[in-house]
Amino acid sequence: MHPTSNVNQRIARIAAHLQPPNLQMEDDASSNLNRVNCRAKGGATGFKVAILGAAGGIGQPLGLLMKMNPLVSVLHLYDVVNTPGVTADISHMDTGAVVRGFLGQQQLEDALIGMDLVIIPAGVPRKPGMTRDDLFNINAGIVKTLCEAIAKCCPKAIVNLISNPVNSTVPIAAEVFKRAGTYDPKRLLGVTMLDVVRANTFVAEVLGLDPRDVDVPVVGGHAGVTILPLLSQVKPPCAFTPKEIDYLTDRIQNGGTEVVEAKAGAGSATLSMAYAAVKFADACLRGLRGDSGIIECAFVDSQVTELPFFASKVRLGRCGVEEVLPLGPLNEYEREGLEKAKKELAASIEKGISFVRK
Ligand SMILES: NC(=O)c1ccc[n+]([C@@H]2O[C@H](COP(=O)([O-])OP(=O)(O)OC[C@H]3O[C@@H](n4cnc5c(N)ncnc54)[C@H](O)[C@@H]3O)[C@@H](O)[C@H]2O)c1
Ligand SMILES: O=C(O)C[C@H](O)C(=O)O
Repeated sequence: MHPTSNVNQRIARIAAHLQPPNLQMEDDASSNLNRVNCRAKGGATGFKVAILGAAGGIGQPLGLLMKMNPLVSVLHLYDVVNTPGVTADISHMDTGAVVRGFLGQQQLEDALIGMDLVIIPAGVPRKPGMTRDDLFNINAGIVKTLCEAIAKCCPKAIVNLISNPVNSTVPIAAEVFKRAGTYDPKRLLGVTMLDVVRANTFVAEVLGLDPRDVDVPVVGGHAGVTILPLLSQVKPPCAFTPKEIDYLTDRIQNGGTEVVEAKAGAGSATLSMAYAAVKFADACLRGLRGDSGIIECAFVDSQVTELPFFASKVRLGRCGVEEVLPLGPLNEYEREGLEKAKKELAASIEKGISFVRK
């Protein structure tokens, strides 16, 4: 073969690798793109996961960590800005999942078709001085629109909802799905895992243990007093002084605010949240795969209290939430905390429901 044609072949091979990885391209005639598309379609067996809000502070590290998850075969990254760059970047990681980017409302449905799990960190974060409820006016509409598309394109997908205020956005999602006739309470989970992650960390510090060996149930909801750590049920079993209980309860309930203040206007927790979201998504995927004994805390449709939604331990399985576990025995301090939590939760849940019903 002539040396020049060898060089041309090498250049063509290199060019193929330099094609942008946003695979929402129509031109299948190009053999280079065909090669990329074929590989994408024939990716390793596993679950198809979409992240909505994938270019954000949580979305980017969440995308990176989901690309590393061996249970994921296809990863769709959707946002209203910047997905081409984030997709190009993450797609270069030499892990199994095939990554595709989707930009803007007109590509939302394509991002969702065929998904097994949809993770939603879309929406604005807090600045110092704000409550999570102050985000309602912007985030309620975003969550509603995204859930309408989920109901249409992947009604059987498990939904992990991160956008705040979770105590209201989960009821909003449920109402949207009810309206569409697709509501399955087992498949809608508000992500409260960061509260558990923080509780494990802070309790481990006090006890002088490795946080990986600590398990703290956190129930109720995801804002201020609705975040209720059950310190009487910590594993391994241990006793705290009243001072330690006050300190730990306050720190766990205000962990989000601690980060918002430290970031001083540059947003809220993103890295620890991405870690928590991936831990939770991985538990959901292991449940979908059929693994047994997967128990995590989440804010779900619930009959554990008189409220329609409540965070507690749930058992995850092939259909999502297979069982909502009871709270177990509470001490006096926790019973008082529960009453305060329920009062605030009731109002936040009602606010979410009326937003869709109005
Ligand atoms: N559940 C929790 O424990 C928890 C923890 C941390 C943050 N949060 C919440 O998560 C949300 C995101 O936080 P962040 O720090 O990543 O914010 P961010 O502003 O960095 O990112 C949000 C992303 O959402 C995108 N977005 C906005 N509207 C959208 C739409 N209609 N469709 C798709 N994407 C859209 C933005 O373009 C942006 O890329 C906030 O509401 C925050 O309060 C929840
Ligand atoms: O505190 C926030 O606003 C973000 C999140 O809910 C958190 O708990 O870190």
